[in-house]
Amino acid sequence: MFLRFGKIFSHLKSVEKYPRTTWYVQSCSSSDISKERTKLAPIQERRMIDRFRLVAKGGDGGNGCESFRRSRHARRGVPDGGKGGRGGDVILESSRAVWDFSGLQHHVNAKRGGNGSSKNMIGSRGADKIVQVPVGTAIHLVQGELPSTVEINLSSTLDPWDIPTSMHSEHEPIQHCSNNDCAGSVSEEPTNQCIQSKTNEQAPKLKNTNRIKQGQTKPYGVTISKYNSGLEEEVSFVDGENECSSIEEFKTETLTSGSEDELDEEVEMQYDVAELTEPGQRIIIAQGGEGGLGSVALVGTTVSMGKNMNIDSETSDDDVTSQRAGLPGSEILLVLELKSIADVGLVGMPNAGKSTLLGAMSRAKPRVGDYAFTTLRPNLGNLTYDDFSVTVADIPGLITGAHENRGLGHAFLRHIERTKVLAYVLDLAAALDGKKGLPPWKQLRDLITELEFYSEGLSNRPSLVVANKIDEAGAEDVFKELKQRVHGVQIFPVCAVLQEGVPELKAALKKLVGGEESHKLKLDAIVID
Ligand SMILES: Nc1nc2c(ncn2[C@@H]2O[C@H](COP(=O)(O)OP(=O)(O)OP(=O)(O)O)[C@@H](O)[C@H]2O)c(=O)[nH]1
Repeated sequence: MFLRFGKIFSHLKSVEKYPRTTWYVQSCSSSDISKERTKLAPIQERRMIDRFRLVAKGGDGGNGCESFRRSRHARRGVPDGGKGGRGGDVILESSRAVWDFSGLQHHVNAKRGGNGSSKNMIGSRGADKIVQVPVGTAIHLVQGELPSTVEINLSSTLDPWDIPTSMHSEHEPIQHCSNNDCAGSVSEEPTNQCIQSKTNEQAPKLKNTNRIKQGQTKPYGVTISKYNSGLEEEVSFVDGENECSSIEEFKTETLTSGSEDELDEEVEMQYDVAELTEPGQRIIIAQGGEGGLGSVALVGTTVSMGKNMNIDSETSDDDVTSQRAGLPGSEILLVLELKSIADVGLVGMPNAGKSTLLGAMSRAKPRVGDYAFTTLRPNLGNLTYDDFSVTVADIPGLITGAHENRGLGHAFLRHIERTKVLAYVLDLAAALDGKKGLPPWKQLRDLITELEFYSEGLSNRPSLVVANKIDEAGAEDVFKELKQRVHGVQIFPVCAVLQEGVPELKAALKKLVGGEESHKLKLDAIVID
């Protein structure tokens, strides 16, 4: 009884002793949480990483086991050493759960296979490493074997209506993961497509892109073997002035050399070797090495100490040791690039009202501000019709010289590549009341020029013009002049803030996306003084 009282008393004392501390801790932790909450910027404010350099290495194969079971009847021993396990693969999987590459690591290695053991036990298979990437990821190959591309569709050559739905061609059936091949951490979902890698020889020939010509050496970059010829020679690594002696040196130089912007120092690479355009698609980018042979498989070869019964004098100990060692996993250096997939791309100068318009047309809640470059990443919204749904992407504002990396640069122009329809959002009031902006027809000319500078033919897709801010004083007259100066496409007067003209615009977008209409905007259809 006395003891119990003593315990309670001492407990009370301890509570009394630290009452303030306890309260302090509580209040401190809650304020910390609120501080942290405020510190966490909304997703739109965070810098989007839509280009990423990745070095992937498949797991090495496990070593085979040298083991002999001796018995009264087999004094020299019967081989019973198992084979080493296969190394794990590095797999890219497209997922809607990730928006950009900010969660990725530059180096990804799959696990090594387990060593074989006696009693003919095969080593365990190394676990695969699955890297989740956003839907719309394009893969460019810098060094290594081509990842498992089966169909190569360069975005620049894509028909705008023909957004690739799968990466496999009719000629090449997809090899789905079998239990043996894709064990480890890979979940066996029936919808997931797992496509095996191909060797250089099997790879289809690549076309040149208009940005980098094949075989062209850039001042900063790496020249790798010509893929078209399938030859592996002529490899040199150039990093600025210095020539790097190995790919490792090049990789460490490039990976440690600061920001993602430096990726713009274009390296010689194979563009768009594969694209992940649907959620759940998988591609093996680095394969695990095969396990080494165990003594069971090595019967007939010389083994050390003359333990084997059949001695073949031609096979040396070194050969056997090398056969027993697991093979290294393949290694690859890639550049991943994100290209949003949307039916409609809203293109316009900063502050034209693209985000406001997206919010007016859909349930999206993009950030709106009366300053340029409020939008730092493409926002997606969904327009729902009775029988139809259209995805709209609000692309960050473009300015003159964007293709030369001015403003937010050309980083976002690539997001336009995969849109079917372009909606040019113009600010009718940009040059009114002494504002320093451009009149809408000049905005239009500059926008088309930027798109074409970035990639020829980028503006050559069904388009319409949104003449925004019609509510502003004097905007009606500007709109009339715009209609006289721009021909060949529909022009919609809209007040995005008040949602005026939005239903008509939505109906027109539906027709363009559905293919009922296909007006295209040409540079020579714009009259400028
Ligand atoms: N008067 C008027 N103002 C508008 C209209 N639409 C947008 N604005 C204003 O224009 C400013 C810019 O709007 P945003 O939607 O952020 O423009 P944005 O094109 O997305 O801008 P960036 O993010 O820089 O590309 C905001 O202050 C909006 O309130 C409109 O129809 N009428």
